[in-house]
Amino acid sequence: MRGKLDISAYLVLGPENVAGRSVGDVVAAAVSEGFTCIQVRSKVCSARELMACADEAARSIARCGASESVALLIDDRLDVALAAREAGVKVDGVHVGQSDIPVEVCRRFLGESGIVGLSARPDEMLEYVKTADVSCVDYFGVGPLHQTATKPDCGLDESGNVIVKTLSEIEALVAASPVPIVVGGGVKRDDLAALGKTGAAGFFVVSAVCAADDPARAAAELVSAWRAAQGSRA
Ligand SMILES: Cc1ncc(COP(=O)(O)OP(=O)(O)O)c(N)n1
Ligand SMILES: Cc1nc(C(=O)O)sc1CCOP(=O)(O)O
Ligand SMILES: [Mg+2]
Repeated sequence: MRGKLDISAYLVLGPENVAGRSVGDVVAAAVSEGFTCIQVRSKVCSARELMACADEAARSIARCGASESVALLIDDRLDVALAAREAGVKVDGVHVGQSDIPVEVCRRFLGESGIVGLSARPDEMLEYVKTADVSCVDYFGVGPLHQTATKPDCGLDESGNVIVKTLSEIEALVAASPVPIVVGGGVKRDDLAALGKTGAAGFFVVSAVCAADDPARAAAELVSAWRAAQGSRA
C-alpha cells in the first residue's frame, strides 16, 4: 500500500463530523465516488471507540473493493493503529502532528510498508519543509487554506490570529518539499482548480463531504473538480 499511496482525494472524519450518519456510510459514499485515502480522526472518541471507527471504515473500504488502493490512516494515535491491526483491522498507517508520537517511532512500529503522514510545522513552514528529516515521512499535511470551524486551533499564531496559507505559499512549499503535500482546511470544490495549479498532490476535507446533504454527490463533485484541475495543468 505504501508504494501505491494516493493522497489526491483525502477524507478525514470521525463520529463528531458525520451529522448523525455512520462513519462507515460516509466512508462508503466517498470511496465509491473516487476518494483515495481515509483518515479516522476524533478528538472525542476513546481508544476503543476509535478502534471501532477504524473497523467500520475498513469494512466500508473493503465493501467498495478498495482495500488495496485506498489507504486507511488513524490521526494522532499510533497505539490505536497498532491495536486495531492486532484485532485484524486493515489499518495502513497514521497521520501525526508535531506534538504526537515522533515519526521515527511510528515507522519502527508500523514497519516499512506502513504509511506515516506528518503535519508540517505551522511556524516557519517553508524552512521546516525544506530541512525536516523526511526519511520516515510519506507526505506532509499543510493548512489551513481557509479558517475552519472543524479545527479552530489550526494556523494560530502567537497572538491567536488564524494565519491561512496562500496559494503562492503552497506553491513554494510544494516546490521545496521532498515529499508530496496534501492541503486542507476549509477546502471546498471551488478551491480545487486553483489548488491544482500549485502542484499539491491532493486535497483533504472533513466538512465538504461529511456535512453535505448528500455526501456521495459532494464527494463525486470534489473528485471530478480535482481531476479537471489536474487535466488542465501543464
Ligand atoms: C492530512 C492531514 N493534514 C493535517 C492534519 C492536521 O494534523 P494535526 O496538526 O496533528 O492536527 P489534528 O488533526 O490532530 O487536530 C491532519 N489531521 N490530516
Ligand atoms: C484536520 C485539519 N487539519 C487542518 C490543518 O490546517 O492542519 S484543517 C483540518 C480540518 C479540516 O476540516 P474542514 O475540511 O471541515 O475545514
Ligand atoms: Mg494530530
